[in-house]
Amino acid sequence: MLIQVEQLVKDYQLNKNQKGFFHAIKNLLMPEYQKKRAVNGISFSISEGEMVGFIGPNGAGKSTTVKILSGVLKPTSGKVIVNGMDPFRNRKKYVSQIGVVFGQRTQLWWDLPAEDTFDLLKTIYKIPDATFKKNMDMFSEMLDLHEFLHQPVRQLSLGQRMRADIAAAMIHEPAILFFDEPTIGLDIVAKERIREFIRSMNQEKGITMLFTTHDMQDIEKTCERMIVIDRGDIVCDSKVDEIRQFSDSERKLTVKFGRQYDRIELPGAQMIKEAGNTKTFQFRTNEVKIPELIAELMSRYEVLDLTVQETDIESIIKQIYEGGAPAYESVS
Ligand SMILES: Nc1ncnc2c1ncn2[C@@H]1O[C@H](COP(=O)(O)OP(=O)(O)OP(=O)(O)O)[C@@H](O)[C@H]1O
Repeated sequence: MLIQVEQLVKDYQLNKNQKGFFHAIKNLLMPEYQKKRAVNGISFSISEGEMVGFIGPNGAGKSTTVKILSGVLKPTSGKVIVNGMDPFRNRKKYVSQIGVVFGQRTQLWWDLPAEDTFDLLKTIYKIPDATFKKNMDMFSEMLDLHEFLHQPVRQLSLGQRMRADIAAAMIHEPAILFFDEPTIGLDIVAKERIREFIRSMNQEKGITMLFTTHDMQDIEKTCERMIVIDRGDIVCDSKVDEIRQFSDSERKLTVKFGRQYDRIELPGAQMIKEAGNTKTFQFRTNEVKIPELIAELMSRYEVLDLTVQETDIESIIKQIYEGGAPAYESVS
């Protein structure tokens, strides 16, 4: 395994600041802290060449995990081994083997042209001239960097800046890439371009990648596997195809009945919502066929109207976030 995480815990210390003059003095002299657990003993492993999406609602612990994996943060407890190294303890040697992109921040020098950062990285990583030129040519072509490399970074659009940031994270040819929301704030065309680039780097160069996102399209279009984290715990670790198959087979049936029924029994379907005489059922097409279900419904009850809806991957993920996790149990 290239990345191995076992029972990883990260607690943050929060200053218990209380209001008022007396408390302000007390806070200065005897600061009190409370513990905030961001990651709650998670374990997973990633093999060489895998591309894994790391998703979860706000505050789930994604960025914290990526920061630990990239050696920025020290874990409170647990074991993290990446490429045979402890990211935090072996930081100096480790950074040359990984690339990190934080969508919300940039590693480029803000007031200088982007090309100056690339020159600086060449020196820092001691990249030979030929390798540097080869990579710059490749990135310029694939990401159209030449359009704006001479402009100060602060003048770049978000999409241009992100393309330069991704190239900067890869200029030293790392074996592993960590992305924290690489498509955040980008328009659909810019997102697609970055996904395409990420995909080809994984497929052609075999770079192992883990990336966080809130955009399910990022995951569907680039990853084979996804890990869902919620409140510091992993709630799903599954192949994207399996989730897709599950969502392909799940349907919702909403029925408006002609009168009030105390009890409705529809074999193969479970009622999930009720509003007066309108009720919503959930069923799976590999367990019960739609025509049979509707025939059964019509023969038993007086029906005024009905609709059948598909469940997309986003809805399945929403169910997982909401703690139901029926998808996870069934999929796994
Ligand atoms: N430096 C910090 N000090 C204290 N608490 C923190 C710190 N950084 C993160 N946290 C807390 O840890 C929890 C996990 O945060 P984290 O940033 O890892 O979540 P996330 O999944 O990346 O969220 P988002 O999708 O909103 O970026 C949150 O409750 C957050 O408030």
